[in-house]
Amino acid sequence: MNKTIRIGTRDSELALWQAKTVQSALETLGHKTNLVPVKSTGDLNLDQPLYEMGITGIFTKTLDIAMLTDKIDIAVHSMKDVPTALPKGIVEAAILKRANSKDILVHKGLDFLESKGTIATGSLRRKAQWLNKYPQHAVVDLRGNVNTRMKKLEENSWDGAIFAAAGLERINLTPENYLTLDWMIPAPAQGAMLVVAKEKDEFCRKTLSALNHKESEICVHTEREFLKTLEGGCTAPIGALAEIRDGILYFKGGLYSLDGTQKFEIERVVSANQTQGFGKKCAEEILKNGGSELMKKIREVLK
Ligand SMILES: NCc1[nH]cc(CCC(=O)O)c1CC(=O)O
Repeated sequence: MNKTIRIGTRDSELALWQAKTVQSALETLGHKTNLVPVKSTGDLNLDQPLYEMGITGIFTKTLDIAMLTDKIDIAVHSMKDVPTALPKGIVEAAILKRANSKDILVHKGLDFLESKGTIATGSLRRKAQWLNKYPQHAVVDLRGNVNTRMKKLEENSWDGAIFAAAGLERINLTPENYLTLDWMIPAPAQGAMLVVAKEKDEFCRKTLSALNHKESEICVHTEREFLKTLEGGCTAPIGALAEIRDGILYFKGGLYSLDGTQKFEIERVVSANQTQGFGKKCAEEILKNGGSELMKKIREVLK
């Protein structure tokens, strides 16, 4: 008899949707499951910008603890929220087929774009890229889960706010008035879901491997390797996107100063079966061409 797999999830609407998706995939394969919602600090502490809290894995910490104390067997995460180094004893068990990886601007009319305006985001990466493209605009901080952020946008006089397309699509919250920001480089692993398990739990690891999507895995691992090589453990404005078409991996990566005045971007291609070390190589190119001085400055400000 197979054991019941306890699936840990955060309790936001998006997190629950993602966990239920994994749950029904496992049940389709004939497994018994149980959903265990766990409150996480990332949604609770809203008095401070996320990056100021200085904790890695604010969204994942509580689920990591629940797993390591054997309250749950597996946990489902938005992969972009997961630090590049997993806690000891926890491993990647499956990366699901990636959804929309793009950022979108939800707006109230686009006339402001070429004049003055104010947009809202809590992400350093989105803020820096926005100010680089629209230096005449103001960017205000906006935090909370996607439902909270959408509500705050409605209540305030801001011209727009930036969201991950995948987050809104999953919970049917995409409004009519949005613009896909094709020029903006998304967060590494944006739109991808990661299931983690205990390293020693061979049953769950083997079971979950059936849900792994190889091409998505190659792409997000390349993006996260790029991130890991650049960041050295801090939340800098870094974007990365890898896409595979016809056996070729197309990579775009970017590092930005916090105020958006400086940017280092790279675009490269590689054969999709030779991606080993490719993300690292792209990051090293940026570091060599001035990126390491910028990272040093960013670390001094954010520490
Ligand atoms: N940082 C919060 C977060 N984490 C994952 C998503 C959306 C889903 C995804 O990108 O996989 C979001 C919302 C957003 O960035 O607008």
